[in-house]
Amino acid sequence: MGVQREPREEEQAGNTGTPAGSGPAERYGTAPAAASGPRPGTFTPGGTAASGDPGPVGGPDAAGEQAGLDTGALPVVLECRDVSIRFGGLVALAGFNLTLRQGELVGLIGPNGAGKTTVFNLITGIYRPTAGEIRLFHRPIAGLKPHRITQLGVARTFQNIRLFGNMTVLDNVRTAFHSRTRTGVIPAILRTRGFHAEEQAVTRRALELLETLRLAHRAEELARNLPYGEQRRLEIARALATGPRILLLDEPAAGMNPSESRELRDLIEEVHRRFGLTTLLIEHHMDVVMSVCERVVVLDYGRTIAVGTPDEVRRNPAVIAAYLGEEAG
Ligand SMILES: Nc1ncnc2c1ncn2[C@@H]1O[C@H](COP(=O)(O)OP(=O)(O)OP(=O)(O)O)[C@@H](O)[C@H]1O
Repeated sequence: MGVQREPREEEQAGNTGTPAGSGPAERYGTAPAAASGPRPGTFTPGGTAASGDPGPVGGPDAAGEQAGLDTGALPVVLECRDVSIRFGGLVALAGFNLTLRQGELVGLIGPNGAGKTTVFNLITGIYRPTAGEIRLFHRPIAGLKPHRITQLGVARTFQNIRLFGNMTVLDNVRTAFHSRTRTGVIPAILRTRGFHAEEQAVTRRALELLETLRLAHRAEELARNLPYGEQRRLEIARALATGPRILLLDEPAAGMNPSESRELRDLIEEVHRRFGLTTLLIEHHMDVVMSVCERVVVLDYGRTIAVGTPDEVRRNPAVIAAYLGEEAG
């Protein structure tokens, strides 16, 4: 069961009522540094290093350049410039560059421990970079608390599902909406007319979101009683309730069977389009990433080893080697 305990303030990605699991420091505090040697993954290469066609995507240098250089015309919404973070002796992310333009749906992949969730924790202000800069809508986020970053329009889901298990599905979404409603404590206590009108609007919009996420029929059930796949969809509903412009999805298909992950893939595309989002997707299910993302960034041991279209990345020897634990070429 992925339902977690009540939230802790320091790791709420904003005042979203985001239920917290064990905090990043707690989760990773005793985690070993990325293991050396072969690491199994679920990546299925579309070619092999021996095919002699590495595609247009180069090694780390070329990848870093491509990640940073984006000549598209749409406005830039997120930039990571030479971002690094270390934990003691472990460099979890090194010189990470990423430019996301409005409306892009970009995949972030890599073997276990590559640094993917660390990127999300940096963008949402849970971690501070050791070096480099992150800009949201051209504004540096250095020093901003996670709830401010949520208010700027960034929402995320978590690898380990974070829901209020003892609350109904509807209330889980309603609490997330409250991060952007304006009624203060006094009207809530006095139950003013304004408070009631706002509550009704929140309920209506929460139900609409549940409809979109195909969860309306579950509205009155306790979140903890939902099957795993539906809990993941509920997390996305909660993220959308904060009114994001940028959505960070951390392994939304984890634990899903093939038909559930196909359904989720369609849902991600629909939500991305319908809400006019810019989406960054971490996912180990390669069929999901490769079919919905226009561009894929590949990390390994904290370094960007490739950036390109799904086809380019699939054929890239460095990527194949990272997943198979082999030497490139
Ligand atoms: N707070 C922390 N303290 C110590 N080490 C950390 C911390 N956060 C992340 N790490 C380490 O940084 C590395 C990258 O971790 P991260 O969770 O970003 O990997 P990931 O690519 O998301 O992996 P997975 O696919 O397994 O979720 C790992 O070695 C991890 O143990």
